[in-house]
Amino acid sequence: MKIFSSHQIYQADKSTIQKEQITSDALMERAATQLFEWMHARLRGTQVNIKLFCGIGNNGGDGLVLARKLHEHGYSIHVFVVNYSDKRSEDFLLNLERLKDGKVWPDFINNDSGLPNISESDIVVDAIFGIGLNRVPDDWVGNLIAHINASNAFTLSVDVPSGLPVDRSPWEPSYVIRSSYVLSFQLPKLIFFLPETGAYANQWELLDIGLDAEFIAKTETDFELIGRPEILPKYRPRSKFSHKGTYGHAVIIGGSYGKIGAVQLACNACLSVGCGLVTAVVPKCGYHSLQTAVPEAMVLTGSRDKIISRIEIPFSPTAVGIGVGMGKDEDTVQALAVYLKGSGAPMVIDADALNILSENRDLLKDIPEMSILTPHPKELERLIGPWTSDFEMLDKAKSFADRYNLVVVIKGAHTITLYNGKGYVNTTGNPGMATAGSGDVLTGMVAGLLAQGYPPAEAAIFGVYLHGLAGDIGASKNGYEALKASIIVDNIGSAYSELFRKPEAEQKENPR
Ligand SMILES: NC(=O)C1=CN([C@@H]2O[C@H](COP(=O)(O)OP(=O)(O)OC[C@H]3O[C@@H](n4cnc5c(N)ncnc54)[C@H](OP(=O)(O)O)[C@@H]3O)[C@@H](O)[C@H]2O)[C@H](O)CC1
Ligand SMILES: [K+]
Repeated sequence: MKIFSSHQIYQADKSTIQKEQITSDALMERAATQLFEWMHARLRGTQVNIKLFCGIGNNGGDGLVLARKLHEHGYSIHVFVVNYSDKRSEDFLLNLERLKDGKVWPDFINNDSGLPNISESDIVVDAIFGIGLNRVPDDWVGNLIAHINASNAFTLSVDVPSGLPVDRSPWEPSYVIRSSYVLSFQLPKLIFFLPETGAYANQWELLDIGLDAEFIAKTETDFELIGRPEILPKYRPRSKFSHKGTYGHAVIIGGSYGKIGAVQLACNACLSVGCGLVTAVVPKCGYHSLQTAVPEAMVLTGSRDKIISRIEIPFSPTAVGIGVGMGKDEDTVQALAVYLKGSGAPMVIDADALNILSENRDLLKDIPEMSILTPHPKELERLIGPWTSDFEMLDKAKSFADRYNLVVVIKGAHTITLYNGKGYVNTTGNPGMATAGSGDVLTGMVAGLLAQGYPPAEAAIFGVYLHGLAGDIGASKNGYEALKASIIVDNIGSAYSELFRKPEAEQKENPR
């Protein structure tokens, strides 16, 4: 699903109005009807106090329409107009009149009004600012927002949490509504997925307001949300007349004394994702444990016992995953430097290999093009330097990826894969996956997909999704706390099955 910028949402609005030959207030009515139906389906007439805080733009207009409908259905409402500007939108004014026609008289809050009473048992509707926010709210508006937050009332935000801009980080975090639930129109907003801003919109849902589907389909966006519909077409089915050679020979390079388990996890993940053959390249100390723990894998060792000091592979691997548990010994740095220079094929680079690159920046130019780097935020910071906001982080990471022609996978609650100027935001995964070895599993999976012929960006996007799905299935059986990296590996097969599971209704109609 595409993630639009605010500018693109306004364009979609315009296009819908033109194509359907409707007025903008009809679109507002449609949007607010969806809001009303959502609330009505849950409240079913419950007599709770609903306090609606409406700005003077179209977000406020949505709030006014919602207020009218709630009133018409007998709900107990109190409307406050947050009067932060004289430039009221036409549709706001129109709906203010309609509300008054229905004998609802809003209270106007200005910069010298006191703060209204809000009880914890009230429901607050937050329609102060929408996607039109373009500067820091005035202090009195910010204080009202902080007051709403402090009330602990259930706060339902219309479109976005008020005070949260959609295309940048907030100017003043305390002037942003902390929504209990966001009902956002039609398209997801990037702010829902970034660590800095996602907390304001912990729970959200999209309401389909029938924006021009053709316009949405043809518009190119900087970000895309990756769910099952985006993943399924990327899957490469296995053919009946195939053999293990068809699915590639991956090499996992890594490990050091005490960190051989990382290679074991990566090898198991690589095999479980469907790779034909896997060879591990480890220091001598890893030989026996790997041969025992992963009998399906072959093992090559160098001359040193505890570290990798030379990488010599007597065949051409189809894909390489490098860095897990590898350490940063000087000899290992040298081995990596030589190996990068000699290898032209894209590889998956993780963990200590990333740290070595950050500390030896002259090696960056030797990374084979289209390689996949999988940093967590700390590793990313070492690579691209610090940032002051998530948006700056994304810009810097994109420039880095473009400069070296790489795929950069920024690991997090919503892992974002950057490639060719675009970001792909993952939707699977859970907090239980923040556990030792989870990253090693991802490295093995992506290398395994690369080995099977998935193009690098697809291997990354598909691998990240499947890794999260395996983690979700693992968590559903074990809970978050007990989820270990090896459980993620154990559930890769179930994750594949889940991808192709028919929804129950469909199964009944067509059991086969
Ligand atoms: N397609 C859809 O998704 C639809 C969305 N709808 C709703 O419309 C809003 C967007 O409405 P808009 O009127 O463009 O913007 P806002 O309501 O968010 O803001 C109103 C104006 O406030 C001004 N502004 C911005 N920042 C500040 C500030 N810090 N302090 C004071 N005033 C501010 C700004 O105007 P300026 O000219 O002063 O810059 C805004 O325009 C969307 O979120 C949905 O809720 C439609 O109802 C249906 C279709
Ligand atoms: K809002």
